[in-house]
Amino acid sequence: MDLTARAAKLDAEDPLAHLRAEFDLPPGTVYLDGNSLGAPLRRVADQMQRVVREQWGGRLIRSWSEGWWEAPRRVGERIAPLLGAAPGQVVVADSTSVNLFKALVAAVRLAPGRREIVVDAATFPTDGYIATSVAELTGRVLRTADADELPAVLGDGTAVVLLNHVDYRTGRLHDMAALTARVHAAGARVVWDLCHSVGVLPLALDALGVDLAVGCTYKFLNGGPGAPAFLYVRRDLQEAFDQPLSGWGGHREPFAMAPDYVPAEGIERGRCGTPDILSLLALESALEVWDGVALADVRAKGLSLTDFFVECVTELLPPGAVEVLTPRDERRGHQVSLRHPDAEAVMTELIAREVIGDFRSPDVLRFGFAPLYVTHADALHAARTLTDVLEA
Ligand SMILES: Cc1ncc(COP(=O)(O)O)c(C=O)c1O
Ligand SMILES: Nc1c(O)cccc1C(=O)C[C@H](N)C(=O)O
Repeated sequence: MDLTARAAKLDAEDPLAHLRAEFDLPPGTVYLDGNSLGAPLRRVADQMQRVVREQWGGRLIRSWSEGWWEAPRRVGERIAPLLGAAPGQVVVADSTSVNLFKALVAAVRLAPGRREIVVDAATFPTDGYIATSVAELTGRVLRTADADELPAVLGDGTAVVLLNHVDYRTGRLHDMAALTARVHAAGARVVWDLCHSVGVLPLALDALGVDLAVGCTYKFLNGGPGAPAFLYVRRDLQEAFDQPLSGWGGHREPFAMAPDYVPAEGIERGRCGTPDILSLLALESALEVWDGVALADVRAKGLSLTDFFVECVTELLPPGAVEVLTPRDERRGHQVSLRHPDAEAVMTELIAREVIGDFRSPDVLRFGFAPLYVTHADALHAARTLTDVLEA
């Protein structure tokens, strides 16, 4: 069967195919950057009209007591099933960077005698920057280590280990079960950055005993540009979770306006200031698309799309034209990273031809495959366009 027929067959068999119509994508564009900014759900534009007109406009400040103030927790409960988390452990607030700061400081405070913060060497930069700052502020030492070398690095001086579940550059997926167990065996806490894995594969934070986790909602969760991030704090750690940004939003009785800070009892203590309501409610609306969607189907389709894209690239391009950086086995997220010496110019030309991926310095072409709206036909079209660009 040729590639066109294979794409058609795979798309015809896709149990998630009906979901593409829920998204507002420009016709003729192949969008392979949902791992950086997810596409808009059609329902979000309508919901935002209602929120602005009826809630903000119609109810004015009364809306704060009609569902706005509780939204960080309520939206967190919608994300929890995607994380394998029971209720009461996820709050949506601030950015991933800010939540990393809260989680790392809190983790250090949980282990007063331990001197080291460990970060995986390939981390997304913001994680490394924040960890550096946390180490300086708390008088700890920062160590970087390859995730494969963790056992040699961990010890009774390790306070916390910050790991990216999926490597943003290569798409490599780390073994959360094994690494969490290793960190715990050293008596340390783990913070997982789930930016590139939430909405990609079934997660099991509770079952694996993960301590803390953070993640973006504007990628595979399609919350919209700058949508607030989530913070997971395992229930039994919440009472001791002493996060440093003691804003009134995390206070036990924010509207008592008391002079002293007393943290809220549960996950709400992860909050800080006034929630970003418009973004939060856009995210809440976007999350409705997950109702009835099985993450196992999402995972299977993501693997199928990425496999098929690599197959197309391998068949259409001359041997050696690009190097596939993403692992070929299942230890990967839903992106394909290709190395090419002129990656930046190549991506510029692909985007000019309406195939939108992204470029990561110095030489990586990155293609994200969001299973809710990308098709195998898109993957084939992208591979053909890449072939044309490289031939030109
Ligand atoms: C792994 C990872 N962590 C963190 C971030 C960024 O977080 P923030 O929302 O604070 O910009 C990103 C993407 O920008 C990311 O890919
Ligand atoms: N958050 C982003 C932004 O505000 C602008 C451009 C890109 C982003 C991204 O999300 C980058 C992304 N985290 C990455 O994996 O490279």
